[in-house]
Amino acid sequence: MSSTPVIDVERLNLSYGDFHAVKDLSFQVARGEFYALLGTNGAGKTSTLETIEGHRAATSGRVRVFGHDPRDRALVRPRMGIMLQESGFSPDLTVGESVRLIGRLTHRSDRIERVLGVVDLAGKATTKVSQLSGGEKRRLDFATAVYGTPELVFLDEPTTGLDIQSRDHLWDSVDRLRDEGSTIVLTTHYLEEAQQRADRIGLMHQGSFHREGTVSELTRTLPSTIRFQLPADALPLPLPATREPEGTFLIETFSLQKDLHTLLGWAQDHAVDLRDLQAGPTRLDDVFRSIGND
Ligand SMILES: Nc1ncnc2c1ncn2[C@@H]1O[C@H](COP(=O)(O)OP(=O)(O)OP(=O)(O)O)[C@@H](O)[C@H]1O
Repeated sequence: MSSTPVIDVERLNLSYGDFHAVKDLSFQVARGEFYALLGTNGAGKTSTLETIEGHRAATSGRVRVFGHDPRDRALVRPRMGIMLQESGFSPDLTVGESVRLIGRLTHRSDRIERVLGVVDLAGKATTKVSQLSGGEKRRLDFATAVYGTPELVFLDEPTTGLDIQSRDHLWDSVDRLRDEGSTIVLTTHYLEEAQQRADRIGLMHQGSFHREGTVSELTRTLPSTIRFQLPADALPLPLPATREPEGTFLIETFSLQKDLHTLLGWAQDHAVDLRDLQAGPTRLDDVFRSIGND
């Protein structure tokens, strides 16, 4: 295993005319890592990724992919699979022809039948792209990430428009890519998907990182929560709680296990029914909501 990062971004700046979209951004992604680049709308994620993918020149700063300038496409492109928000396959091609085209464009080799199987379109090889459903088109887009098991895979909003079975199937396939050693870079607005899978997260806001780190590093500065409903005649609670507008009680805590134990013990001793009880770690959503508050 090489210690050279797969992606190395150093003080990247991107401007559109007078507008400074990405400001002095630095980060690295190690081989085999699952990195999620997340952020608010207009934060600069797409601009950053386009630069890493070799589609856009940096205004200043240095970007290296596998140790090379990503604009050196012959060296870098065959090693990366990019699932865009829309791949733009020609509607007149069949699914099989589209997958074959990926091979020609990327100069990677694979078996068409294998790729069709991975994206669950084996029965649609002779169907025209124009006749696919939205979810099936998205699965065909995913073939660009899977074909030839690239060393580096970009997934841009990969599960948009997919039903739950297709989502699970896609994430299983991503797990297999990881087992093969692929490095994954994900952008998504489905924060739970990133929270469950990413080794590290870069959370962008207005062109810079608001936070960067593992999920627990990002969430540890915010409390976990316990929510529940109480009968009208309930005794005073054993812990400080606030009342949310819809009547739910909320306990915010940095000692989730201990406080949950106290609350459940109290409910048991006094035969109190804690309705709709929910307890959980801080979610990335909460970190997002805190942007601009600190
Ligand atoms: N070609 C362009 N010309 C001028 N401004 C642009 C151009 N492309 C992007 N921008 C601006 O740069 C900023 C960053 O855009 P970018 O698309 O990188 O954000 P993003 O994080 O991907 O946003 P979203 O989550 O909304 O897709 C935005 O304010 C956007 O309006």
